[in-house]
Amino acid sequence: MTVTVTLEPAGRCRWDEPVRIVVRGLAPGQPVTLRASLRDEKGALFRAHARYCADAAGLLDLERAPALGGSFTGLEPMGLFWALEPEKPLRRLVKRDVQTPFAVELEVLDGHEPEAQLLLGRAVHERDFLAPGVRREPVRAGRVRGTLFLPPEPAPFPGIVDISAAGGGLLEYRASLLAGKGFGVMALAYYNYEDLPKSLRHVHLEYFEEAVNYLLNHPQVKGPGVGLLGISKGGELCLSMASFLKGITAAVIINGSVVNVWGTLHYKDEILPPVGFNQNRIKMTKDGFADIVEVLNSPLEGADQKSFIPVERAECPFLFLVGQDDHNWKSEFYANEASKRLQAHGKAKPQVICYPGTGHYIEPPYFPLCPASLHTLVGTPVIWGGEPRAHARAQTDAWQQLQTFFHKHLGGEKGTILAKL
Ligand SMILES: CCCCCCCCCCCCCCCCCC(=O)SCCNC(=O)CCNC(=O)[C@H](O)C(C)(C)COP(=O)(O)OP(=O)(O)OC[C@H]1O[C@@H](n2cnc3c(N)ncnc32)[C@H](O)[C@@H]1OP(=O)(O)O
Repeated sequence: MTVTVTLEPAGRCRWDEPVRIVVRGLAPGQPVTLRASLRDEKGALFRAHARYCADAAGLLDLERAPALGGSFTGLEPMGLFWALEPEKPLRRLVKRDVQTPFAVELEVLDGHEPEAQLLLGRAVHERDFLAPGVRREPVRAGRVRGTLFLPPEPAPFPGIVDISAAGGGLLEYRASLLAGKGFGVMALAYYNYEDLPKSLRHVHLEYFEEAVNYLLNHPQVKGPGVGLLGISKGGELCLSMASFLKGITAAVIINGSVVNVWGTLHYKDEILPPVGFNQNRIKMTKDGFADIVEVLNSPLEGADQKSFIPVERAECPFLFLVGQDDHNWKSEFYANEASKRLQAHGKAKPQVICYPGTGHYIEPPYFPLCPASLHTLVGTPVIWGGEPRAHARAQTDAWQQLQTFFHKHLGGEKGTILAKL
């Protein structure tokens, strides 16, 4: 009997949606190894594998069969995706062109031996980043540089500004996936992109104010305010935007800092100096990567208090999503200090969700954990923290939490599929 690999739902699906992998036509109890592989747009190879045994009917259903070893163990229907590892170390899986899918090759190999296995069957599964009908509009309005994703639902829809980590350029994949949930989402570039500033040495919030106003004035975006979604430096910028700017209705901060880091922040006649740091607090791991989690000074002491972002001026609710094993900086400490500052000024207690074993890059579901990669500001590879399985769980939960938060505070049709854990 021929071995077949089928995916349910069949055909192309969104990267953030679960898929059921079923292998049929095996011998009863047959030991097999499943292998997943994909190449990013620069040709970097990412692979995962796991060992299984078919059931008495020669069927292998990853929603029912535990992995016996390999890249992961246990009942993990999506393990072959979130456990992908780069062939070359220090590569993070990112989608640069959201208009094309990632093609994931799934192979079924006979036996559990690590090599020279007979190929029994294979399938190529496409996972894309644009739901049917989602429109992608480059934004070149005034100084604003970004890309707006508009859902297929009838307008108007709530607007969200999505700001990624330091690194420059423009990563659109989170915004494109979120637009599939009924939001108009603008991925916003803010440095080292086209004619934007080349560095973060001086950040002027007026640029972000122009971006918020652009989105608010878009004919298909409904007010009275927009949501903000930011990760890492992007999360820190969202906190500053919510503190200084008008028109912000909700803000989700993923591993952001409540202190101004690296460059000087300017808004009208105010400035926030960058918090100090001490390179001597950089630790080196046994693999030779930098651990910078202790390098920044505390914003609660001395002159560094001037770098604390005045979140008490914000008028919007906050959701903080925190990786408790974040090694870029102390995200849990920052979320707790922001919460204390808000409450000390009579503001609502923000929602803070902390995820154990979770590192810095809390991405949409099923992105594999990146243990270490180049930190453009530090100029050397750093560890980001996290343990793959816990990090994967956190990504799936965080993705639902932020959608629920935005639907609650911004409105919009529930277009989300509740991804199973
Ligand atoms: C010991 C010395 C100490 C000095 C002083 C230290 C002071 C420390 C004080 C500050 C500490 C705290 C700072 C906190 C900063 C704010 C918080 C954050 O945002 S934290 C978040 C910080 N986040 C970051 O720093 C993000 C780092 N940036 C990236 O990961 C990439 O820019 C990208 C993947 C986002 C897009 O890449 P794209 O724009 O297309 O760029 P290109 O294709 O043109 O490649 C250029 C280079 O980028 C890389 N690289 C490229 N692709 C990948 C990849 N898939 N996967 C991995 N890496 C990748 C690769 O190296 C490549 O060079 P090469 O190998 O080609 O020679």
